[in-house]
Order: sequence, then C-alpha cells, then structure tokens
Amino acid sequence: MQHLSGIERARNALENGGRLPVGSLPSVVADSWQRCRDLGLDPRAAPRNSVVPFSQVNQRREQNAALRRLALAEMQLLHSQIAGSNFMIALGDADGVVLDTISDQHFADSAAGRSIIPGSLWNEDLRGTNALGLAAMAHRPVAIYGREHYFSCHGHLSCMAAPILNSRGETLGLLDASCAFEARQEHTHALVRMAAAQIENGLIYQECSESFIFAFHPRVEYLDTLSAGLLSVSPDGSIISLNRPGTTLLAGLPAAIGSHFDDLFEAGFGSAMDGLLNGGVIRIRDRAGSGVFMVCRQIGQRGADAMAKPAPALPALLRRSNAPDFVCDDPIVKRSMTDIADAVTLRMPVHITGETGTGKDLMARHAHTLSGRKGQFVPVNCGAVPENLFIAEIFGHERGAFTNARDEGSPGLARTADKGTLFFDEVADIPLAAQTSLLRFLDSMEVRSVGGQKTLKVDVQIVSATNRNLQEMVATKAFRADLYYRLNAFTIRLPALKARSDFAGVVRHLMQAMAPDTAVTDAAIARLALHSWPGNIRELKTALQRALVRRRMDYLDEDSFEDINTGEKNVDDSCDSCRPHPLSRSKCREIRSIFQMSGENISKTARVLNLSRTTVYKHVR
Ligand SMILES: Nc1ncnc2c1ncn2[C@@H]1O[C@H](COP(=O)(O)OP(=O)(O)OP(=O)(O)O)[C@@H](O)[C@H]1O
Repeated sequence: MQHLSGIERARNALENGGRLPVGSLPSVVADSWQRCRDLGLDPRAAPRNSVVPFSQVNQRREQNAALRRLALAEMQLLHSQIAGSNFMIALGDADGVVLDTISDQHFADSAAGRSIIPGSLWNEDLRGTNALGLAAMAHRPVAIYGREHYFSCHGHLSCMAAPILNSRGETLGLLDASCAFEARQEHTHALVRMAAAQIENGLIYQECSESFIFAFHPRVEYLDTLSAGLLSVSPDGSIISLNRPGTTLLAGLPAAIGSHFDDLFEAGFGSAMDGLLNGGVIRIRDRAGSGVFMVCRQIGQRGADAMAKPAPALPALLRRSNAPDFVCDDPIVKRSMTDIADAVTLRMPVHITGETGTGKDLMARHAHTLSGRKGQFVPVNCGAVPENLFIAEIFGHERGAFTNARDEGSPGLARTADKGTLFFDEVADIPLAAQTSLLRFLDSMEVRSVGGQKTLKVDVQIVSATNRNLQEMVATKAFRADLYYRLNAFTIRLPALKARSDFAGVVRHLMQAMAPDTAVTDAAIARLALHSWPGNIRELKTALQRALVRRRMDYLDEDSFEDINTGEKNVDDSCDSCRPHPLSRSKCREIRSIFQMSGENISKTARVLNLSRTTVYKHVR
C-alpha cells in the first residue's frame, strides 16, 4: 500500500468528508479544519473573496493611525530582510481586515498576491484555515504551511502571522508574511514575531510619553533585547503598561495595570528610583524572590528634565548588503543586460536608446563594468561640447594648435579612455563636421591630435546613447548613415517606465536608496503606477523626494502622492445606471476603485472581487 504522509492522509480525509486522522496535523490546524467543516465550507471550492469598501479601509486606517505608523516602519525592515524571496508582508487590523501590504513584484502579481489587498478580510469563517485569521482568533503567533490551509486553492502558500497586543492582552492588529510554499523560510516566522514584539514595545513608548519606562530582565546582557520586560510606571509608581515578556517574567505576581511598583518588587519605588535616575542598572528582587536587572529607558515628560531616551536598541538585524546598483527585473531590461555582456566581450560598439530618464547613462556605466576593462569610463556629452572644439576635445591637441588652445595641449578623451570605455551621450548632437573624423576613428581606433603628426593606436570600448530617433535623422541627412550603422552594431532599447513590469521594484529601490527606513505601501505604488511618467525614472525619483520632504509620517501611502496626476477618473463616481440607486452605487464605486488600483485590468478586478468579468465590465465601461 502506498505510504501517505500525515498531511496527505489528513487532506484525503478532509476532501472526501472522512474522519480526520488523529495526530496527523498540528492541533491548531486540526481544530481550525473542524470549525471550518462545521461551518459547511467546502475545502475544494474557492473561498468567498470578501473585500470591504474603500471608504471603510480609510476609516479603519484612521482608527489605527498609531499602530500603522509603527507597523509600516517595521514592515519595511522586514521586507528588506526577506525581499527577493517572493513575499508579501501585510498589516491587518484587529478584525482581520488588511490595511496595508508591502510585497515583492512577483508575489504581488500572483493569484494569492491579488487576493491579499487592502480591504480584504481574512477571517477563518470566510477564508478557512489561514495564519492571519487564526492569529486573530488564538491571540498568538501562527504559521500555516501549504496544504494545512483549509481551502486546497491556498495549498501553494505559506503564511506566518503574529498578533500585535496591547498590555491588556487585547489584539490591536496582525502582522502577516505570506510566501509561495516553495519559498518557505523557517526564520521568517521568528522575524514576524520579533517585528510584532517591536511594534508592541513601540506602542508603549508612544502611549506612555508622560511616564517612566523601565526595562528589566534576569540577565543584564538581555536588557537591550526583545526578551526584556518593559514596564511603564506613573510618577507615583502605578503600573500603566507591561509588555508580553514582562508579563511572563512577572508571572504569578499581581502585575495588572493599576497595581503598584511596590506590589511587584521588594525595593520600594522610591529607593529603586534613586538608583534608576542616576542612569545606572540596578539589581532588585521581585516579590517572588527572583533577582532582575533594571534600567530606566524613559523619564516621562512630566519628569524633572524630560530626558526621553530612544527605544532600546534591537539585536542588529541583517540587511541585504548585495543589492544591485539598479533594478532590472523587467524581462526586456534583463535581456538587454545579457546582450550587453555578450557585446562587450566581443568589443562591439553598444548603442542605447530610450526616452529621457530611462537609465541610459546607468546602463552605459554598467556596460563598462561588465567589460571588466581596467581603464576609465569616459563620458562625452556630445550636446554640450561646442562644435568647433569637438574634434580637439575627443582627439586632443598640441600646444598652441589653435586660438584658445590650452597652453600645455590636451591628450583628448579618446586617449584618456584607452583600455577603458568612451561613452558618447546624446550622440545625435555630434556636429556633422565631426562625424567624419569619428567614423574614421571607429574604423581604425587611431588617434591623431589636432596640430600633431603622430598617430596613436588606442583600445576603447565604444558606447553611445540617445533619446532621439537617429533613423529619422539619417533620412533627413542630419546624421551620417555610415556612422549610424557603425555605432548601432548592437542596439538596446530601454523601455519607458510606464511600460516596465518591475515598476514596483524601481520604486522600492529608489526609496531604499533615498530613505531606507521609510516604508512605501503597495497601494501607494498602485497609485504611482497610474501616472504616465513622461520623465521616466528621473521624474519618479523627484516625485518620491517631494513626497519624502512633505511627509508627516514614517511611511508613504497613496495620500502622499495626491499631487501626482494619475489620469484617474473620480473613483467615487459610479456608472450611469447605478448613480440614481444608493444601494447599487456603493458596490459600483467599489468595483471602479479596485479597477483603478489594478491598472484598469478587468480580469484582475473580477478575480479580486470574485465577480464575473461581464459584471465588472458593465460597471467600468
Ligand atoms: N533601473 C533603474 N533603477 C533605479 N534607478 C534608475 C534606473 N535607471 C535609471 N535610474 C535613475 O534614474 C535617473 C535617470 O537615469 P539616467 O541619467 O541613466 O537616464 P538617461 O536615460 O541617461 O537620461 P537622459 O536621456 O535624460 O540623459 C538617475 O538618477 C538614475 O540613477
């Protein structure tokens, strides 16, 4: 008989309506499957794809503003720790409604990515066994791997979620990391829990700015870690809040909010304060007789000198160190990179075309790096060199070769680039008279300076770039046809930003470079993606810089880009047939809003809202 693993036996039983085999699943999963079964959910069917309307998402975001502010910063850090692994990080509110997501492009484009969007509800009774729903219900971190999900269509996913609790143990929100099952990373679960703990601590600092905050732990070297207890105390010694590790460390003692410092520790509040306010670490006994080290982390603003200290340093977490210099996940750009590598190996001239700001200069520099040439990368901005000096600038000149020539002469840029790369930027602007000399140089690789007699052979890799249509210029005789054919032996065309499939990656890359600690939400990226970006990546960079300057929070969301012209029709609008009917109007607005967010993609909208394409079409046409 074929030997089936525990999960396979359990799934067989689940999908065929049999009794679930005992011990084949973690109990949290088995209990959840049973509840889903009792609700009559069919594990082989598609779950109901429930999404709350946009206005409600905004309302919920406002209600959770403090949580969101801290959480988005942590999500950004988490994303940078696990990015590149086909992941999505989501923040849910206490009801399991997703408020924000940060994902890598690959996951965002997957079926799962399209169903975890702001507004989507992940309760167990709607979506079956899933980490977000279970963490909300169980008030503790949960990981659900692959086929442990109740619905078989979620079997390719792994999700880890941790609740974010306040000091009364109430769930304030949920942090979730979801990934493709193959990408499952054991350590991600720990990272999610740590991020949730960090948010909980952050909330204590945020909410207790008026009070004293002490960190304590039985081992002094743990005072700066997430295992330390965090206790906030009013100036008269009443306990205002206590984090989760603190509750565990003081288990068995009356550590409830409202109790007094003296009920928990043998040293009275007054004498402990004497030591703590001197800035030192003190050792005191709790009322159960265990010794703990304690240090003051914050003197509340009502305290003598309000010398609030920053939150304790966390154990240094790994950041990605080998990030590429620029983003090239778009298949066309990726292909170009491979082609460039081949071309420079063969020493063929490389010609790069693309609209302004698409990264031609960056690509030219990359060609030089790929060539492995030891010489310099020498750029020539052909549009900026005066026509009468062009030849002298490139090929050099002897002492006093012409009026205004430099006294000491000049070797010229072609010689400077020997054993390196000569990059003709804005190559369409090369003066016609100089085009002949350049063509000769490309054929012979020989340089003769103006006023000089000797020729010198050089070894340079030629790269050129333009955003103009050289072919048209050839047709109008503004550019020499033979030079054109010589330069574009090998041409790559960089796509406009709006056409790049790695748009989100470009946004995140720029943010990482400009403000590594500032999160940018998926919804913000979706809004940015609606703009046409005529200035391409350069324009995007400026828009992000502007938003960073104006931002009032530690993150950028769609509201940060209100000034961006998205060409978006008013998403509050409903279609003509729904407008007169209040009931159908709100559904219609929701459809139209998701339609906008999805880049006007009918199929995506239909999938997200679980509607037929015809229904979506009816509302958005
Ligand atoms: N793939 C990329 N990832 C991240 N940043 C990029 C990328 N491509 C370009 N940039 C950034 O966009 C800006 C414009 O790039 P670049 O100067 O290379 O464009 P260009 O096509 O040469 O522009 P122009 O035609 O106007 O000279 C630069 O700041 C560059 O760092």
